[in-house]
Amino acid sequence: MDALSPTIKSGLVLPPRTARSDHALLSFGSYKNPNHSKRTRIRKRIEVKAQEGKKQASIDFSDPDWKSKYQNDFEARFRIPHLTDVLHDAVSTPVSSDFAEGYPSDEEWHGYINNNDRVLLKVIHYSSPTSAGAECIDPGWFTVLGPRKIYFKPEDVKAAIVTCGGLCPGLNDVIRQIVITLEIYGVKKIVGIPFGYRGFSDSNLAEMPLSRKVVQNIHLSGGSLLGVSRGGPTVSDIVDSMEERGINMLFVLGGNGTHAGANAIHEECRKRRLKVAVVGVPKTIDNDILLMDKTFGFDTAVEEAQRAINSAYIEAHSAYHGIGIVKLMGRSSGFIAMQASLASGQIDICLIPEVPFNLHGPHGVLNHLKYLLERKGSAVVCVAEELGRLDLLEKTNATDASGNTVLGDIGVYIQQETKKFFKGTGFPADVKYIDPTYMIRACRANASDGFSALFLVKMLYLLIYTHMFWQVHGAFAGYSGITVGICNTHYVYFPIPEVIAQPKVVDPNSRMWHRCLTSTGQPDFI
Ligand SMILES: Nc1ncnc2c1ncn2[C@@H]1O[C@H](COP(=O)(O)OP(=O)(O)O)[C@@H](O)[C@H]1O
Ligand SMILES: O=P(O)(O)OC[C@H]1O[C@](O)(COP(=O)(O)O)[C@@H](O)[C@@H]1O
Ligand SMILES: [Mg+2]
Repeated sequence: MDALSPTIKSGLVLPPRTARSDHALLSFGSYKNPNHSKRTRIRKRIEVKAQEGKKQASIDFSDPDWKSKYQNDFEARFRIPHLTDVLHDAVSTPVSSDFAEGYPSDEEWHGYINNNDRVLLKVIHYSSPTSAGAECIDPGWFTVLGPRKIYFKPEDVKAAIVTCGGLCPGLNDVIRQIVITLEIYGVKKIVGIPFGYRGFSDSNLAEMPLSRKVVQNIHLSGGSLLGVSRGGPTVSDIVDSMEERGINMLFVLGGNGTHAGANAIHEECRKRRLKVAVVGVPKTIDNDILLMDKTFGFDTAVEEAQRAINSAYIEAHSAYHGIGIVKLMGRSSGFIAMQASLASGQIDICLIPEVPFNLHGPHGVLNHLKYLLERKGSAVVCVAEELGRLDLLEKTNATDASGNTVLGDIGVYIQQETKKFFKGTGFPADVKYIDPTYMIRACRANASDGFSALFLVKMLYLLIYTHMFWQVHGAFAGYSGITVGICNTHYVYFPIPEVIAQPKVVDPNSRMWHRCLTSTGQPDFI
């Protein structure tokens, strides 16, 4: 089998852009869940849910050219935009003068990354199409990051950094490393745009000059030095403001909404034929960006969530028939709830939006809670925020300033229903509810999330192996409309539209979710 050999199911494959196939890449082996037959039903429903409204690509395997067509399509989708696409006369400067022609030869070792070096998206060789996870064909590779030709002279650069959306542990670490690395490149004009995109239009908000001195210790606290916000000016107003300020390098830290904005800014700059590099840094505590192994902030969130879960456990355990309910973040997906439940080992029931459940009825959550109280005297439930979208809750149609649906509070709802249920049955239960969202989001990044950033300062020569530095490379190298992330443990560039096509979600057939079920011991609630 070569790298592109398909694992075919009924002649059709899921396209690599679906969240399902993304996760399928990470799950392998042949774990057999005892509740598998029931789960198959759930699985079908989930597959339908996961595919709703998404562009489905099908491949005609009877076409002898399917492979090259597929590869061409993939190449086109994952080609990373470059300034020279529209500015044909943009000239480059070599990063080092050590090489003839300004760029190292491929013939001998030189320590530089070649433009054609790639990271494989899929690293598992499936022996058969029926192997667990073998549901997509190999979607190919991404570009590796690294030192290369630069299209911006440091003295001509005015770089701006903006942080948008909700808080996420690690924002300050990233701001700090971008500033430090820009200074290492020799950039003198570095500014922060205050309070997200709003800072481009609000005349009361002055841009913040940034330097190593200013950012030296900011990683020691959570939040964002620059402030964050949702909503803000139109893309056209943002680009007008960038032109007025002379910003030609923009680093945008944010989630899927922010990246949609970054891509639109990049497109607008292209339309105006501006020599501007717009580079995203994925900030999503929810870990809901496609194709990336993990985004910063997520580890810290899982770790901090342990404290809330432990408190809920202690409260529940110390009360007569105590029930602790913890609601964890995740606007579109249950990653935090799943991993925190798994890591804590203290959760009896984990509810995530990707897996349907009934609250009431003989197989519902409430009946199981009663069983747990009878059997072991207490129980702890972890529920993902996104379940607030369920029909269970009254719809308000409210949206926040960015246009995100404002979710009902599923934690409060489950708490109330639990109280009602036990009151109705006459069975005593003491229900406690914890929502640690803002305590988690405001935390300083833990060692894992902050490591690569902090590492930079001490080990400058290892900079090329770190996330943030490479992301600065991307801008200097003339790429725009790109973002960076870890794919199969390597740092690579992605074209923005591919990673925000839809939110990444938990695969209910993945080993991780099955492990979570094994850890909680919960049945299917349907
Ligand atoms: N489709 C879009 N096009 C342009 N800007 C967007 C888009 N979606 C969101 N934004 C802007 O991105 C910023 C952050 O978006 P938001 O959804 O709140 O957070 P996040 O980036 O963390 O998902 C907001 O200022 C919002 O106005
Ligand atoms: O109260 P806020 O600021 O609207 O934030 C709530 C949202 O922020 C998050 O923690 C992160 O969301 P973003 O990635 O969009 O910033 C979500 O899990 C949650 O729904
Ligand atoms: Mg978002």
